[in-house]
Amino acid sequence: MLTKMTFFERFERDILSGAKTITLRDEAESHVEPGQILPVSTFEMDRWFCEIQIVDVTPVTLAELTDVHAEQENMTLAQLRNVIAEIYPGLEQLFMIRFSVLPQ
Ligand SMILES: CC(=O)Nc1ccn([C@H]2C[C@H](O)[C@@H](CO)O2)c(=O)n1
Repeated sequence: MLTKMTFFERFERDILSGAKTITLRDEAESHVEPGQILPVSTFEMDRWFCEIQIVDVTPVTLAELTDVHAEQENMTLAQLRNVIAEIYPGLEQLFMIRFSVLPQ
């Protein structure tokens, strides 16, 4: 089970504002459970910036991604597909992790 989660710095503002409420991860980063509270830090500098509570975890394939997923990422679907292709080239099976940011 994961005990922390990292995000690229460029997503910090969207996470803290509540504009980004999901993240799509590979299987290795999908091992979180509903209700679990995790510290969140930046991937680049490992700088803590909030705590999140996991709402749920749902398998989703790249082909199944829709505008709803993109909206939850605060992106267009084209942007989301590009981000996924950069981070997880060639990966089809993803896991959608829904979360809420805990008050600091
Ligand atoms: C190490 C690593 O993979 N870190 C990640 C993975 C994904 N994200 C963000 C990028 C997109 O908004 C979604 C979809 O993958 O999650 C991230 O910030 N850091």
